[in-house]
Amino acid sequence: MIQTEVKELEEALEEAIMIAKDKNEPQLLSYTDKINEVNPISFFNKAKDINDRNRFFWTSSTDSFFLVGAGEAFGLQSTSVNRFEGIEMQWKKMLDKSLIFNSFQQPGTGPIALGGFSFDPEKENTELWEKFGGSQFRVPAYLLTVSNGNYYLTINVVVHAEDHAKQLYFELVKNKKSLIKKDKLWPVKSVISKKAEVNPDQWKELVLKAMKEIKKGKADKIVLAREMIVSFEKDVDLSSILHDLIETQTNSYIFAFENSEDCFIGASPEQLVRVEGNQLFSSCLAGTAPRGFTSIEDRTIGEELLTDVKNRQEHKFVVQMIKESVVECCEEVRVPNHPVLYPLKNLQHLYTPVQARLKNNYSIFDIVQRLHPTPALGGFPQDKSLAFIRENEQLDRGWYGAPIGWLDAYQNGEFAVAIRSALIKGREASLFAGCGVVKDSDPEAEYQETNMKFIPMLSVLGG
Ligand SMILES: C=C(O[C@@H]1C=C(C(=O)O)C=C[C@H]1O)C(=O)O
Ligand SMILES: [Mg+2]
Repeated sequence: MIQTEVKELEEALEEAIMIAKDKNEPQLLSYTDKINEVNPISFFNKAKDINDRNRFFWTSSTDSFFLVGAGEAFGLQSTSVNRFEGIEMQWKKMLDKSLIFNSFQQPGTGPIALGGFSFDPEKENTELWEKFGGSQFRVPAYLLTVSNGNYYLTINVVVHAEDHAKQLYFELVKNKKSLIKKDKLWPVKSVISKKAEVNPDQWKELVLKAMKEIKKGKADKIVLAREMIVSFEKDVDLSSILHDLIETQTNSYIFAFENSEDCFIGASPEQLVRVEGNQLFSSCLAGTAPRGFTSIEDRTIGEELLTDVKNRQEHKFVVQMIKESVVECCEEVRVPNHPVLYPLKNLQHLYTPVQARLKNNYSIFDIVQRLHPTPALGGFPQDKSLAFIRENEQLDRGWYGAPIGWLDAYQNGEFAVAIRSALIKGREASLFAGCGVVKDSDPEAEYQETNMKFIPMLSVLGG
């Protein structure tokens, strides 16, 4: 139940304890307050002192919206056949039973679920991704929301019948103070001691094999990814990596999902879906070229990309599939007829935005379920390309290429496609990059394209 009245935290805790006693079961309380300005990276950095290592970071740098989560008040994981439905059911059940004090009701405040999915739950899991399941969301114990220049702190806590309101209050306030206290940040550069591409020649042969499948008419597009493993001289400082990603990777979602010693982190330009009330946004991003060194060269490369037959093919399949999927749950679907350029620091893409009005009774998960994986990360048709990837790709994609994001209690949320990313495990990291193979592909050119896609992560990791 959501309440908009203004109550002091201590009173809210007392009320939650009463309910816990009445119902004889633990009660989730969510309490949101406005706070003074705080640096999101500083908050993220401080969070390592107060909780187990399970932080979350999210920013869509285009509208300086930040979410930073610390700790876990409630965890959601689905083992059902339909993991999207499974998570959504758990989320709704949790919300129904929660006591929520949020007089602001701004998107991204109050109880929110932060998390993501693996690319393909049917592909065998390896040790690499052992800490990340097929679906995992968490309601953070402490959440910083930065939106339209306003700062909010939400505390989510499971209260038990035998808890003492004052004692709990002191503990929560102590943690809150420590989290929002200004932290001196000294960006620490990581130093790479070793760098290895995993079987690049074998990967080029796989591109050739995919092209043969396509020429035989078995599929139109198959996206193939590969891995690079880097080792570091000392442990990587995640706050510094986030800081550098924000500084260097404009037009991108900067995200991190930490599971004890492992952290999945990246700077993805690809929006899967955003829902704000009943407004829906999605994006088709596929087709790639480098940036030019001079503005003239840059413009020439961009113009070539816009008319390049092979890249337009890659792009077309994505637009077609996203449009068809969105139409099922939306009205007033608007999709331009031609892509435009989407410039990034190291490369540029073909981009077509999608806008629509979500029909009643559909949620963000209905869209995620229909879209994932789009032909930008799977291929076209979906079943054929996925089967090829599952059988032939030598890599455990884990959460790479899959939806990562958040949703709140008010029908808002956003998911990015987790590309340009790395899984950092202590002094080692796996980087991932893929590309869309179509009938006119060239294995060497696709290899070079994936090299470009490693650069955003590699450069902030010290490579
Ligand atoms: C698969 C990746 O990117 C995707 C593939 C692209 C392409 O092949 O042109 C472009 C953008 C993304 O849709 C990746 O970055 O790993
Ligand atoms: Mg491509």
